[in-house]
Amino acid sequence: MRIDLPSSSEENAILHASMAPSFHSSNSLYEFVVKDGNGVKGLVDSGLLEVPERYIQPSHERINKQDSRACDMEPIDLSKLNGSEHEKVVDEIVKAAETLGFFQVVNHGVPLDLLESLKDAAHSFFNLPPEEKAVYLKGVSPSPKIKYGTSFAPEKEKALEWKDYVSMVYSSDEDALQCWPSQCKEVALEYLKLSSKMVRDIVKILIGNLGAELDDSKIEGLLGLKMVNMNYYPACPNPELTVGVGRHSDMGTITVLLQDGIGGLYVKVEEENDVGKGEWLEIPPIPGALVINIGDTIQILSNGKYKSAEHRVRTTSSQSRVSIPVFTVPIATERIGPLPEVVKKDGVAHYREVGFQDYMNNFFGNAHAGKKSLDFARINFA
Ligand SMILES: O=C(O)CCC(=O)C(=O)O
Ligand SMILES: [Fe+2]
Repeated sequence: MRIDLPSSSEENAILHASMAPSFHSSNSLYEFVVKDGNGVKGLVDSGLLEVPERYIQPSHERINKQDSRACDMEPIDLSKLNGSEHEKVVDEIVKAAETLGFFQVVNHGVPLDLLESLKDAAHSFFNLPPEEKAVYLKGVSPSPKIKYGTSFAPEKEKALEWKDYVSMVYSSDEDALQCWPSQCKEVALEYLKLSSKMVRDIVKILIGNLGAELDDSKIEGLLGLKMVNMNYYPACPNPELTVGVGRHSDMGTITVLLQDGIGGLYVKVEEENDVGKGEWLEIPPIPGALVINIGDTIQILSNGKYKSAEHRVRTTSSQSRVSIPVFTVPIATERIGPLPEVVKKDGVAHYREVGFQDYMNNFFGNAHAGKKSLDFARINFA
């Protein structure tokens, strides 16, 4: 008699199927992933073979890889800001901010080996056992400066995002080194500091181009709050049904983002311009480059001239992806509104002045919904 032994992949599948947790209801899945801090990573590690209902996006939110092309904009060489090509680089930055709201930069002042270490650090953190990450969950974290979580606003979302994250807010070096997780605190702090100069330079260029000049205290106010996030998108069994991050714009001033080589970041071309119209472009990974994107704050300040780009992230079935954004946002007490010089030129204000704390509360109080966050400050003309 011949006995067919299972092949090792069949064995794995059988083993996984027997290990896979059975969630009797959407509530028990929510408890496991969100409340207990197992995250999407915990779900995948438990041997999941297909995505649970709670992660299935409505068809209009799903991302079809075939429908979009890669953005072919050359990365901008920031080192040339210090030489004879200064004006040309300024023009490139301004044009990118006015059209796509996204661009990539090289020679940005962040050493390439630090970029590699950051990606490794992100993997080290998310590879920790769930209970070691769960100590940073909202409500139990030892400090408001550090938060681990999953999705964006799980309690508000019909379909959850296929992403875990850790968010590290900067107040001082001492605080960061004391509170942030040991797997990533040193590299995250170094990255935050080294990227700050480029953020300041870019903001000054954009504001200067509007014919406005801001004093140092106003610049400080607009750049005063910094945080480094690490995003982890586990390999997904059904990438065509899920999103890593849903459509959104970033609320702050400028975001600097490091992505690994896997790809999946898409940006929407809003208006008719020479980059495209209405379509989604993938921002391709470029080794050594950083991605810059304009946040809502700059769109509001510029009275809509600069675009806070709508973007989203696809998931992949083959490998887990990490991305590491530094968000630079105004301090909570800052008031943001269109700059008077721009309103004078435009003859009309498209946004009202709002307190940034209120803007933030509205942003974090709602699920991602494209550029809806801007409606909080938008003046609608009937
Ligand atoms: O993972 C990415 O490439 C983008 C993440 C993102 O948009 C965000 O964290 O706001
Ligand atoms: Fe974003």
